[in-house]
Amino acid sequence: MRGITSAAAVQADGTRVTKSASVRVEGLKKAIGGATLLANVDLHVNAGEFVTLLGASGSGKTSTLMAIAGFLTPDAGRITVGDRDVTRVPPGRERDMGIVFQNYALFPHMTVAQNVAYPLKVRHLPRQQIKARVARVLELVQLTPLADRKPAWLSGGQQQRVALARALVFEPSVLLMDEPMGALDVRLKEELQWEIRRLQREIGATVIYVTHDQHEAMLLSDRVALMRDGRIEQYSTAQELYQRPETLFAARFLGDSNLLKGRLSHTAGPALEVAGTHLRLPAEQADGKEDGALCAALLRPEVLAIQPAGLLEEPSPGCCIAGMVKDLAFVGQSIRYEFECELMDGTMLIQQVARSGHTQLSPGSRAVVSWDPRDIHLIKMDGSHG
Ligand SMILES: Nc1ncnc2c1ncn2[C@@H]1O[C@H](COP(=O)(O)OP(=O)(O)OP(=O)(O)O)[C@@H](O)[C@H]1O
Repeated sequence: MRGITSAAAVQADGTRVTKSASVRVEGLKKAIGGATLLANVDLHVNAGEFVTLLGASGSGKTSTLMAIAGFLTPDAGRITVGDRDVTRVPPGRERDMGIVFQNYALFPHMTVAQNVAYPLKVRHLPRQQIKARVARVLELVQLTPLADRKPAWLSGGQQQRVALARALVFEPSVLLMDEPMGALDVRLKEELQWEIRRLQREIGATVIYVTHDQHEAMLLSDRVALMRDGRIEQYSTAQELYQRPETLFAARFLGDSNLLKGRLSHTAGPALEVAGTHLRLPAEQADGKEDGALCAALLRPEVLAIQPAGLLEEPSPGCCIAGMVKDLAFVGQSIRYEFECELMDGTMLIQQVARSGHTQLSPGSRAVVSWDPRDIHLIKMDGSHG
């Protein structure tokens, strides 16, 4: 369903649950008083795609979502859904978007079924059609047995599923979700994450989802838009964002990052000169970058191997560093080491290894950290990258 303007997810019985549409955001800007909410946001979401806006608090995720929903009028820019320009369309029916917020906003005096039926009632659908659609959507979110309960008698996760059903029932072309799991405990959150993932794949809805939780973003999304200061820093699959971040900010935002900064040298094969040590680079990483360019080599913890000093059979020049274990911690199934490099002004490398079959090192042990140069990702730094 990807790459097309709109698509319909059809049930086995021939009825449609939702019709997905693409969303295009171009040059979105918004300032209130002296504060810049949106500096310049560009985003294209394909029909049926699950896109997450990920970022720290205040980076502009909610503002972007509210502008798409129509609750925030942009100072500049354009929002298109399918081939409709909706920039100035008021929020609500004409906008044709389902919205799920962190606080479920259910009507406390209505039952689950009545809550879900509400958007259809205000659209004056015939009673029989309302009944059928509510039944189908409740089945989809696995709430049929609780149809007659009031929200006060539901768990947080169940309430959020009601909110989800209510947003889906009128078959919106786009589903917007703002931190819908924010108020749930970890176990419920995990459960609902898998459910939202299953549901979205099943019905083929276009989803734009806001979270500051990187694990949630990675689990759910086809693509992630990493936001920073009212702009999108990088827009790619979660895997690309993790393995090939374009900036130091992106590298640091997702997961643990070991960043070794130095200057590029092509003199004796491509290498990064870091405090007098030449780290070997794969040719394709160095290609197109000039000699002396300031770069950072990103090594994720899981690509590093750590061994007691002297054990490494053939220390490979340019892809290992000697030093000392500063600290270690047990983190469930793995051990996390902090390693102080000998040659690099105290640069600390973090390494995480599976516990089983690993010789345990202790703080103060001399050790060697090594890697395969192909696992290096090189980031070119300029003035704006700290
Ligand atoms: N009504 C407003 N008036 C002035 N500034 C605002 C207003 N709403 C938001 N801001 C500011 O705009 C910036 C972006 O806010 P926004 O809520 O979009 O960020 P966010 O990434 O969703 O953050 P959070 O994760 O905390 O919800 C923040 O610096 C915020 O303080």
